Amino acid sequence: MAGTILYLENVTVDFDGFKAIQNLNSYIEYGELRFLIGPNGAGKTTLLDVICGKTKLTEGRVIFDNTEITRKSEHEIVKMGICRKFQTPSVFNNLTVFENLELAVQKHRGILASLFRNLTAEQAEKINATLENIGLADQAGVKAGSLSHGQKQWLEIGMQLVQDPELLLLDEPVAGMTKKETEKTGQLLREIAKNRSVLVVEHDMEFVRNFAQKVTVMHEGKILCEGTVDKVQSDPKVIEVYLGRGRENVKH
Ligand SMILES: Nc1ncnc2c1ncn2[C@@H]1O[C@H](COP(=O)(O)OP(=O)(O)OP(=O)(O)O)[C@@H](O)[C@H]1O
Repeated sequence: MAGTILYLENVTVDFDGFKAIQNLNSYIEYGELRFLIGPNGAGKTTLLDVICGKTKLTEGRVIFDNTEITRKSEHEIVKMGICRKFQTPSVFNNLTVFENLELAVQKHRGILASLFRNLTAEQAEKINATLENIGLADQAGVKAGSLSHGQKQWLEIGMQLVQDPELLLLDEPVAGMTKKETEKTGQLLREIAKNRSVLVVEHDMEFVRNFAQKVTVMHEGKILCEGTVDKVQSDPKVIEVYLGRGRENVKH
């Protein structure tokens, strides 16, 4: 499907007089893998909070899949197809990889109700396809607690994928990962973005360089620059506030 899936228009968030985001405009396409970067405090997390309905706008509007979601609740927004994976893994360590996905696919049920209810053929198929995608098919019966940090992150991405999001929001997915895990995560995100849109907040510039199609750079609540990796890397303002003087914020 071609076209714009997410419209962020004139987005402004005011926390008691402090503008964490100011008149921000940005558009994400169907099937796009977008990276959002910027120094600490730039407003990246606040922007994800706005998209998933956790933080309400002071001004502006958000349109997702042709519907305005500015005033919708978090719950309604999830149901419409926006899922978010936070930085810290929140898988159930005492359940197996399969059981974690089983819970996620039946997201509106409680743990016990989910585990004692048979999956539909479609749900089972979705879980098995996801296990292949996230590279954990051989670990399906393993307790999530015994997975490596990287595998836990992939499981958690899988827990979002079985909910069939149109737009997946990820907060620093490769933080703490080995080089090999980081590479595998990049390939996974590329694969996911073949059918969905993905917005990734990231500080790891090598990862951004290797996998970004388009990058949005934020600074002090505004967009500093937006475009290809080459464009943002050579932008003097970006070099000044992020890649240059703000080096302490960037993992190389
Ligand atoms: N609930 C809140 N109330 C008041 N100020 C807030 C609130 N949430 C965030 N802020 C402020 O808004 C600014 C943007 O914060 P935000 O967490 O969005 O930045 P960020 O780009 O995600 O930074 P980091 O890379 O450190 O996570 C910061 O100055 C922060 O202190």
